[in-house]
Amino acid sequence: MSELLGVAVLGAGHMGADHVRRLDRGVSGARVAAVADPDTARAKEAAAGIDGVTVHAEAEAALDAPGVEAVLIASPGPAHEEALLAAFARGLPVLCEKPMVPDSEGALRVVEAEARGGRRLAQVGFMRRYDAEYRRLKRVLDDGRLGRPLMLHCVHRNVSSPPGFTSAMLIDSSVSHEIDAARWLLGQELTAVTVLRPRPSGGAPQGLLDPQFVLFETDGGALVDVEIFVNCGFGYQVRCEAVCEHGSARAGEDHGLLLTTAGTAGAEVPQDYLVRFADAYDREVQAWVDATRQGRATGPTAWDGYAASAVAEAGVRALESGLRTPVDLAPRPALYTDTGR
Ligand SMILES: NC(=O)C1=CN([C@@H]2O[C@H](COP(=O)(O)OP(=O)(O)OC[C@H]3O[C@@H](n4cnc5c(N)ncnc54)[C@H](O)[C@@H]3O)[C@@H](O)[C@H]2O)C=CC1
Ligand SMILES: O=C1[C@@H](O)[C@H](O)[C@@H](O)[C@H](O)[C@H]1O
Repeated sequence: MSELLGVAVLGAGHMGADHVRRLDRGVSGARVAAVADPDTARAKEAAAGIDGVTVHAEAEAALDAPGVEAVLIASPGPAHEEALLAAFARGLPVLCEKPMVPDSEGALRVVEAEARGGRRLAQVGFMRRYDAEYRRLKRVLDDGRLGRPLMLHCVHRNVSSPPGFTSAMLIDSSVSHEIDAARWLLGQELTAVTVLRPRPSGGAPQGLLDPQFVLFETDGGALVDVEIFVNCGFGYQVRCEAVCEHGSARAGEDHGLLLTTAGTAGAEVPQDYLVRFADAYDREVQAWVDATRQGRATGPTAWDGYAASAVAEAGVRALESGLRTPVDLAPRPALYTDTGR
């Protein structure tokens, strides 16, 4: 391995360009060796000013470029399976943005391919696990001082959804974060989903079922509810309150700077995830770089990526049918028995 881990970044859109900047200037121990995007103008713009980087239209050409030792996948979800399998075939470690693979069959093929190789190569980009407040919440739940968790109440609001965002994506793109966070915080599997929806907001694009109210049951007898509202118009808000037998703990309470002016006082509300979770993305990518340079893997596994997709898929079926829908999980390969959850 070189002194600086040479990374190929696939996809140079919102997340990809941000990760290129982070690898180049935000974390230590890595350099951007290649950037790929079918929109080569975007790839060139993201790579501008970086020494020794090559730019490609095809993802596989970037994987084979000089100096590439690891891959960060930030292309749209449907492109992830092909990229992950191509990286595994070359023995390259991967950090893959969520959802790992949106459909559970494809996600399972990725799990099986990694398990066949006998060692972990993939980390999935569920960055909430690296957010300071979520980590404190996890520690409080794990040390047992609050007793057994009974319920998680979660709120996930975006100012607006990008073009082409569908009603299913509220669950398989947005709520996928709460699915992973709930599995991780509780150390339990989600076993059934019910989705209710109020009359859509007037602020939502025509035909989009926004907001939605998603209720999960777990194999440990807990309940997890999620308000997902992706066109709320007023701020990026992500909260999670755990209610336990002896107390509650809440993460994400907008306790930033308090501004007082013209007779009113108020807190600033971030407008998007790149601001709210900036520190979490930094810690996530640093953890991946450090582990990869030490020849190991860390963080959310391909199994966690698969489980999130299987739960989300049940959620999308529940949205369509209006019915409580059980989650069907495949047997977990031995490679993932120690999940670190
Ligand atoms: N962790 C988080 O909080 C967030 C994660 N994401 C995830 O990041 C990924 C990318 O999302 P955005 O950057 O918002 O999308 P985007 O649409 O801004 O950018 C995607 C880019 O990938 C390129 N692309 C398309 N097919 C490709 C391929 N086969 N190989 C390489 N590049 C390809 C597109 O031309 C585009 O430039 C998605 O998986 C999304 O779910 C997105 C937002 C936040
Ligand atoms: O991952 C993300 C987006 O893809 C998704 O569309 C948003 O709803 C989330 O807040 C963001 O973190």
